[in-house]
Amino acid sequence: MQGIWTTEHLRAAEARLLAATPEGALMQRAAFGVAVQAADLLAEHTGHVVGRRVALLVGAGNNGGDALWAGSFLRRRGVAVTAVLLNPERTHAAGLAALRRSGGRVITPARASQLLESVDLVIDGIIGLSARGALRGDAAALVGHIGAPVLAVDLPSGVDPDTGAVTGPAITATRTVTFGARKPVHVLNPERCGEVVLIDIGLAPELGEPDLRRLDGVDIAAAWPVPGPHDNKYTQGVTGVAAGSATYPGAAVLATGAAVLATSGMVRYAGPAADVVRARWPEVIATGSVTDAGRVQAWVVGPGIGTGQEGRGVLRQVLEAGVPVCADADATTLMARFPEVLDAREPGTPLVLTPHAGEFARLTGHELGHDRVAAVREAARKYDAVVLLKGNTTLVAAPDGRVLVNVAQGSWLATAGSGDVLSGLIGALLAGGVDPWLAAGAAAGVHSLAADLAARGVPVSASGVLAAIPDALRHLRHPGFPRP
Ligand SMILES: NC(=O)C1=CN([C@@H]2O[C@H](COP(=O)(O)OP(=O)(O)OC[C@H]3O[C@@H](n4cnc5c(N)ncnc54)[C@H](O)[C@@H]3O)[C@@H](O)[C@H]2O)[C@@H](O)CC1
Ligand SMILES: [K+]
Repeated sequence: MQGIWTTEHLRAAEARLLAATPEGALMQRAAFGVAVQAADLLAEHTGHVVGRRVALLVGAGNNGGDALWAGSFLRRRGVAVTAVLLNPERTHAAGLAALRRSGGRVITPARASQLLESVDLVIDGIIGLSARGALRGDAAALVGHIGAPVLAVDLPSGVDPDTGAVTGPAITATRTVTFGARKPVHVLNPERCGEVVLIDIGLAPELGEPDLRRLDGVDIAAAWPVPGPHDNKYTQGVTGVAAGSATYPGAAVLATGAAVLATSGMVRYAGPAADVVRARWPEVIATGSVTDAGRVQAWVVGPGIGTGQEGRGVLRQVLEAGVPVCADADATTLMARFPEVLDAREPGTPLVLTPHAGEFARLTGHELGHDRVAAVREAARKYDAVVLLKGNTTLVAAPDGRVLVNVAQGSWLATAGSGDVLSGLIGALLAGGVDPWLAAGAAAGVHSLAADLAARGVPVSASGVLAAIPDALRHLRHPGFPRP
């Protein structure tokens, strides 16, 4: 599991490390890492390092200091380096002296636009961990002149370190070099960060519990239920799916199919699409209603059940069953419209809600805002439920405040029916007895991997994602988790 720490926690950890390290040593480690990555980008984009031209955008603090020291290291490799000082009175003195000693040039922002249009690489040392808000002044004006790949120091300047929000001019990086620990911006706004490279500066022993976590392939594989020699179809957990309608049976077919492919436990379907489901998935025990369905160890409810009285009745019945529930799509809307339906839930019974941004706003009564992590954490606490907020970066919050992040490689999951597949996966894991927070996070990981495998660079339907679930699980159960 990868940890991600907010600036507040990093500052405290860095202060402890700084106190135990010779002055300037941490910056040198960080800057050396920046220089190595800069040389790598130059070689990748231009074929050479010697004789190439690099511009440093240097702000008022240590982020600018990192860039200046990195510039001095690049000079030793024969790179022509020019620093643009955005706040000359507050430039990092030792870094500037090092750059000058190495033969680097220094110019004012007024003369920088032409330089930025002609160099081979720009190093963004404008702001780092102390960033507040979008870029201002000269920095804001110069962003539009950048024509080369950008290597961001610690994070792309102008993007909020803790929320990833962009509220005005900001850098878009080709690659970001960060130090000691990943910060929220790196997972909450991957488009702005580009590829993220983590440099070890010795911070690990100082870091406490992470604020956000990301599951590795091995974590997902370890969480996924595997039958043992004494298991039978019942012992692995029976998943119930209450989804779809006679007019719209698709949601039922997709959610049920995902549950069928996720684990080797049994799947029951309850609802008006029983005939269609049976025809597509002969291994499913399909009945017309939740009352007739028989015992299950978890329910998936919502996709395609409608938002009227009938759907409300189904949701109530499922919540009353006293087993873990994954409530998706129409179930979320029903909870927003008829909050009293939640009274049917036995306190303490696991509940997983899976809203997208619109459903989240309906459910909570307010728009998401810039701080998605805070919003999803608050909703999880309020509903005493695991809340999975869908998006290119999917967040999964537990009622106790733990948050998992799943970053999709592509955006192919933005297609009709893909949410139904996700809810089926979560339901199967809940039935298999997996912790609900981990179940939602692991399901999100397999879902996005299945989409990448199925898409391979071209659009894919939800049925295609569904069909790629076995492939995704196969990938995960092999060491190394090779990505498509
Ligand atoms: N503390 C440590 O242990 C280490 C810190 N390092 C570097 O130090 C950075 C943090 O440095 P600092 O705390 O000095 O601060 P920054 O360099 O992040 O910011 C400098 C100054 O920029 C100004 N600023 C804030 N928002 C702005 C905006 N929107 N537009 C323009 N200016 C703005 C503020 O006055 C702030 O003090 C890290 O990101 C990293 O790059 C590294 O050298 C590694 C070690
Ligand atoms: K930066």
